[in-house]
Amino acid sequence: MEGERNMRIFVGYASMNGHTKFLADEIAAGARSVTGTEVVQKAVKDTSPSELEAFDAIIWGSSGVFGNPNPEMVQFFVQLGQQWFMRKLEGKFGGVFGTTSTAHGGIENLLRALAAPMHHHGMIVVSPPSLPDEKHALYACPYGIAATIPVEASKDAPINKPREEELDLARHYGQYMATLLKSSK
Ligand SMILES: Cc1cc2nc3c(=O)[nH]c(=O)nc-3n(C[C@H](O)[C@H](O)[C@H](O)COP(=O)(O)O)c2cc1C
Repeated sequence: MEGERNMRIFVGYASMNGHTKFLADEIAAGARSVTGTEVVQKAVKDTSPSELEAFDAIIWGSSGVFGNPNPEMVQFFVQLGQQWFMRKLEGKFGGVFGTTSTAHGGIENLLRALAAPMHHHGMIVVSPPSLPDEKHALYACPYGIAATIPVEASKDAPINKPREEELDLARHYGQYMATLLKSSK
């Protein structure tokens, strides 16, 4: 419709060696596939807090460091005091993603910790859709988009990627977020 503005989605990540960035790429691709959606994908270390204010949805993610978001992501969170105080992120849609190297190494704790600041900002945290099909059920997580990626065998080995099922779920989540956002406006 004439005069309608695009929905804007921010996908931010903190990634030590690029594992988590694979999920960011897929979520961004899924969101971009929905007409009328503008997506900005950036490392949070290159993002200024006030940039977030221009988006309708914010999806952020990081690797797990001893069960918690990695320090680069935490460093970003502590810069958001002004946005919290001025209620700049209130009512925006939010979502999270994360990676660890082991299936039971704290991924759910990581995702919940990534979502906690969103609740403080008064955001609307969008859960991944429930009831995935049989192929994807083993890799789906109710708290966000997750991938467990084994550590590379050596320093020179090519970087390990998330499984196809994990990438599918990430792409689908991006698409889901964009569709939901569009239908809510
Ligand atoms: C200091 C440190 C702590 C980590 N802690 C955990 C952990 O608690 N559980 C786990 O499964 N993996 C842990 N990992 C592995 C990373 O979470 C995993 O390799 C992740 O995919 C890295 O993603 P990135 O390259 O995007 O940073 C740790 C890695 C480092 C360097």
